[in-house]
Amino acid sequence: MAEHAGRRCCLGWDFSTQQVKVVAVDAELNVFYEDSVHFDRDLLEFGTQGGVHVHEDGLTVTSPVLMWVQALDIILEKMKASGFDFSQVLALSGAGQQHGSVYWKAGASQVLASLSPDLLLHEQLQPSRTLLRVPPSGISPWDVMPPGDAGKACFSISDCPVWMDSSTTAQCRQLEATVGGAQALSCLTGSRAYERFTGNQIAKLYQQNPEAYSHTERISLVSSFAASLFLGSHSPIDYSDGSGMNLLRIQDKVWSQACLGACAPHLEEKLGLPVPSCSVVGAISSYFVQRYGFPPGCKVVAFTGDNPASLAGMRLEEGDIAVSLGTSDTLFLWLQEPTPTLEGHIFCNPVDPQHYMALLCFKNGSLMREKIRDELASSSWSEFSKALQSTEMGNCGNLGFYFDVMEITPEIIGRHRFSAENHEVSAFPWDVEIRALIEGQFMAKKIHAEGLGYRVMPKTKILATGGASHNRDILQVLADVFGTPVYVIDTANSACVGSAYRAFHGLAAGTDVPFSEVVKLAPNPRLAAAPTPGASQVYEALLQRYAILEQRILTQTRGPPE
Ligand SMILES: Nc1ncnc2c1ncn2[C@@H]1O[C@H](COP(=O)(O)OP(=O)(O)O)[C@@H](O)[C@H]1O
Ligand SMILES: O=C(CO)[C@@H](O)[C@H](O)COP(=O)(O)O
Repeated sequence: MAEHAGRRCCLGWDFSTQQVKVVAVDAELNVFYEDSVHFDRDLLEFGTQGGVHVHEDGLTVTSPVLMWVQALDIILEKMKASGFDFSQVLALSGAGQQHGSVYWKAGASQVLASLSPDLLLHEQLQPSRTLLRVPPSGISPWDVMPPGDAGKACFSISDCPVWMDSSTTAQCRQLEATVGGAQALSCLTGSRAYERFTGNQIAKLYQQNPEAYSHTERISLVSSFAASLFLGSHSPIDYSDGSGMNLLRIQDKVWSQACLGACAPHLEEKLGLPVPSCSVVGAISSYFVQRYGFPPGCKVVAFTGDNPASLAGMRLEEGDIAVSLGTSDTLFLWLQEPTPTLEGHIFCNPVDPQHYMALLCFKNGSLMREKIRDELASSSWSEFSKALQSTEMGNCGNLGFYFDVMEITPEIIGRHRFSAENHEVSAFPWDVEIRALIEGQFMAKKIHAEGLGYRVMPKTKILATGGASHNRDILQVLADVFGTPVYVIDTANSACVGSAYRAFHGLAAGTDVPFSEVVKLAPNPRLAAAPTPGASQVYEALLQRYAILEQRILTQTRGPPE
């Protein structure tokens, strides 16, 4: 019998950009099972790169909805094959990459409610498409779907817009104009209009493909879509992930009628009512009971965004700062009161309904680091690390900006390098380039966090997570630039762990137990890097120069500020 048999537990899922991951956490809050399915490697037939398809316009970015369903099938079958005892699962919750949206076609709810345990999920949700596993080269599997079979599908569109999409500028301007400008929208929904935010994506779909929109019975976020699979019915959107849509009034937590009206007709009925993030949204569907042996009473706690789930997983406290180094880099903080501005986002807090979280998102995160690693460090993280070890803090004054795709914070594209004398140069030696990339990424985070009002205090700690938090040399630069110790938790999958913690919280929430009480026995974060003596002096001057140069590039690319 496998060692993970017979332990009462909660499951935490994460449907992130590049993979689906799961952890099992026992009643003592120990993680005893972890698994993942990587889209590019394990689901080759979908032909994604970094989990997505970038379209010809360079702005539209989508992921196939069936890839996510198939990844869930694979991971559940792997768990079953390993002897995982599903009968011990008390509750589950999960996370999804934020902002992405799934369009359920009319009739989908009947299919979800009557799934046969003899078949895999993907075979039932889009039956016609599974006939072709490996398409002939150059042909998308969707292009060869027999037209008559389209009616059996559960989804109005097979390729879902995801957070990397930046094709909705027109819809953003339209939404801001409707509610009285960018700041007014931010005060209402926590953010000015952002291209990836779901309301703007829905508006684009409605304008460009009204037929698909009208055939849609329900619109889910990636998080509530994944919850729906487990529930066997449409799951509501939770307040925290719902804050990433430019549609939810973050103070009173209801949809803004003005924003809904600006995006598309009949939208409220397609979204359903949003719910508090710690809600139990139902019991697991009979499909999972019969096929995998989950207990019929296993509770499904509302799924949320991957960053909110990470906040829960790292047990972030007020004053701490979280830095997630996943596909995207994000930085987030716990907030008592919302302070919406024109940069960054305010989301409803996923573990305390009275509070909020602030978030900054940087699109050029791990994929940019991977590109420079492949160009200059023989595709090896250990070679990449050698460059960080062999160069000095402050990089002898050399500074760089590396944005191969249009950055979100701030809106800059391209690679820009500056010598110590502020002269733009076309190249750096390989090791200087690598340090310039990492120092630049973390200086941007500090400068923009300070723009949100964040200040490093003597007891501030940074909690790091995401794939790149495995790299101690990267974390050392983070500690040095911020002048703050960096801590990690045992797994870099904090969104999964946070989801399992939230499932335990959901089980206890009937008794109004605070989240902090439920997770008080969880292992404490470990120190991963402490600032090098003298780091603050080195970076003080460099941070000022970085901010001035960033402004210079912005002015060159979009003209002087109004
Ligand atoms: N040792 C390492 N050093 C730097 N980056 C790493 C290392 N190991 C993994 N990564 C990065 O982690 C990224 C994946 O992070 P992850 O948090 O799992 O992403 P997501 O949750 O968005 O799918 C990869 O794209 C890879 O670049
Ligand atoms: O757009 C955002 C946050 O606003 C991204 O952080 C997505 O939530 C994707 O997350 P990862 O897959 O990179 O963790």
